[in-house]
Amino acid sequence: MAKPVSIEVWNPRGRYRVVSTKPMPGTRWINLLVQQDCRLEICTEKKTILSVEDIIALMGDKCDGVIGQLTEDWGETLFAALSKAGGKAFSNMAVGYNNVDVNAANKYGVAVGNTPGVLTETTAELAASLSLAAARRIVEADEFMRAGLYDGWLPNLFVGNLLKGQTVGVIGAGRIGSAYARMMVEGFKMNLIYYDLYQATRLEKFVTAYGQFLKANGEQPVTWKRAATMDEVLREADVISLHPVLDKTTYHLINKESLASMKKEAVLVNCSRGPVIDEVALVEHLRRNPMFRVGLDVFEDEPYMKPGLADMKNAIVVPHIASASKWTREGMATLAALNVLGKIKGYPVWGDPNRVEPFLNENAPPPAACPSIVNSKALGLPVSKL
Ligand SMILES: NC(=O)c1ccc[n+]([C@@H]2O[C@H](COP(=O)([O-])OP(=O)(O)OC[C@H]3O[C@@H](n4cnc5c(N)ncnc54)[C@H](O)[C@@H]3O)[C@@H](O)[C@H]2O)c1
Ligand SMILES: O=C(O)[C@H](O)CO
Repeated sequence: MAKPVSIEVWNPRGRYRVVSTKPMPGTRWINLLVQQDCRLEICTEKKTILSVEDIIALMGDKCDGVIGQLTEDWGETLFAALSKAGGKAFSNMAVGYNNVDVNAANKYGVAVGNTPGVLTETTAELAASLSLAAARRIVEADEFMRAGLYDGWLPNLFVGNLLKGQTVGVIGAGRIGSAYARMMVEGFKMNLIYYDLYQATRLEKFVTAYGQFLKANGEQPVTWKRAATMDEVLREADVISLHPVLDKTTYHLINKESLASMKKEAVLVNCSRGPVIDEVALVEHLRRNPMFRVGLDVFEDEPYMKPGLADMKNAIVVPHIASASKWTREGMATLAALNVLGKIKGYPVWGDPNRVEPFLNENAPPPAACPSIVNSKALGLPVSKL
């Protein structure tokens, strides 16, 4: 489209012009912007992924801030255009911001927001769901039932993997990786092995305490290990879930060689970003190892899948829905809107972007701060004392 034709406008007389490239769940984010004198324009164009040209047309000559999506290419061109339109802030409605060139934003003095914390448990729950679905072959079995193929119980029908007492491996034990690890350890009494650049002290303490609790109750205690290399996790774990950020160090972290070092019957889950896995190598590995299973929420060339992936019975594929619970998506919209609003109003940056609950309380006004600005240090933004 040359110029978006379909736009919903809220508070036409508002002083600050804020653009959202997509309609987002809930109404709180809209109300918060409108109450603070923003004219909000929401692009309601039917096209799923907006191009750089589409967004430039949306921003127009005067735009104070933009709420955008992880599918958009926020690089030099868009930040130059936003800055020219007088804009001070952009926020992704996502925690991941690998679609954003933060250096370009710094160059134009534009604050870049993201939405951590509110999606941690929801995303970890989907990773846990995919782990279970893959281990117990739930999708294959469902398809079999619907195809009318079930003609009675059989000892060998859809035999999968037991999780209890097995080892769960986590690559990237940050917010989501740690939440996932706790679910698998506590829920299924799995032992933990993890790899991260940093020590996950709270996670280690949790597993230690849970192990002691189990022991005191006469059960086999769970254990944890921080692996010195990612390879150690790949070799030892029965279920491996990927939760790192996507950057140069994690691109194709899982490739032909790393897949070969995993157990033949392992389960691999990816709810981080598609390019963390070399998907062509994965398809080949799935083909050669029918008992190896994957659960994928994200894809290397999203929204596309590499040839052959859709035909693999040992792959479960869902369309990037890991954060898709109502509470989380409404919360993400709120945090993204407050990042943009806070910068427009000159508010300081919230001290701890992992502790965003005060912004999500629907019964109280949010703190006068930007919940999470990833380039706050580079821009020298003040930190809230609240
Ligand atoms: N599928 C989805 O819908 C969905 C939802 C939320 C987040 N995500 C993705 O998950 C990512 C993680 O989110 P988070 O909130 O847990 O972030 P986080 O920053 O808390 O955790 C990321 C962890 O990865 C680690 N890491 C970085 N480089 C690494 C490397 N080379 N090897 C091993 N570990 C490394 C970091 O040290 C950190 O602990 C996001 O960046 C986003 O891309 C996807
Ligand atoms: O990074 C993110 O937040 C996800 O991919 C969407 O929730």
